[in-house]
Amino acid sequence: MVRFIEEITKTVEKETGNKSNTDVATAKKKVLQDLIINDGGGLINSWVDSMRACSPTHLKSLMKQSSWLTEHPSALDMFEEILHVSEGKQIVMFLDYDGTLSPIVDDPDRAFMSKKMRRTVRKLANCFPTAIVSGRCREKVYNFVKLTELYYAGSHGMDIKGPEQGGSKYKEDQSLLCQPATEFLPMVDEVYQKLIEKTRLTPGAKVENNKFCVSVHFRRVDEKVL
Ligand SMILES: O=P(O)(O)OC[C@H]1O[C@H](O[C@H]2O[C@H](CO)[C@@H](O)[C@H](O)[C@H]2O)[C@H](O)[C@@H](O)[C@@H]1O
Repeated sequence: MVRFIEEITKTVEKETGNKSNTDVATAKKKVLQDLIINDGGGLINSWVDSMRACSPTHLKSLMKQSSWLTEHPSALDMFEEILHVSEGKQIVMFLDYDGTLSPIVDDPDRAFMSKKMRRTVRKLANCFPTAIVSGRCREKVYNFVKLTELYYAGSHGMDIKGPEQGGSKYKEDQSLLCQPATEFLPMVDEVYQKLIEKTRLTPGAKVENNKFCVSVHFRRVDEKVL
């Protein structure tokens, strides 16, 4: 995927110097098209691996994989159609963090993004307004990514912030901050404390406070306990 995005952005840079808006749009589309073709299989494989690893039983997980892939065909198979309907429209990129921009790892605090991926996302944000949408707390995602020119939607969208002043060419959105669930913060904290207490005796369980939501990690819990 990284290779794909890099190829796309390189192509855009190469093809857009001194050209008209229409040419630039065409070049961007070409980059996206190339992106999809390059490493879609790798992405699907890592996704399938992570599904397998977090399922209570491997057998159940294997059955889910095949039906999921049948029921959710790749959008890349309809790329021409997507290009056609996007004609004259603004393309916006929404990216997940864990398992997409960073590899899935056992310790959520160590899900680091590679420098190469950071460079690629920066280039992508130069072509399209780009947002990272995550279940994590927004500040945590920002600390991993460290790109001021992006939109960040943390806590599954309960905490959205636009690019920092001067970090984006999309000036009208610079002051964006949306936190519609602030009144529930004390309740989320209470739930967090209760979950810590509930999982205290489960070896490997970890509770993560994501500000407007809470995650309970069971990746390192013995399958027999689940
Ligand atoms: O909605 P998402 O952005 O996909 O967030 C889902 C969870 O992502 C993180 O957990 C996942 O990645 C961890 C690091 O690779 C891994 O250890 C864990 O098993 C995965 O579920 C994040 O830590 C959670 O808070 C999010 O809910």
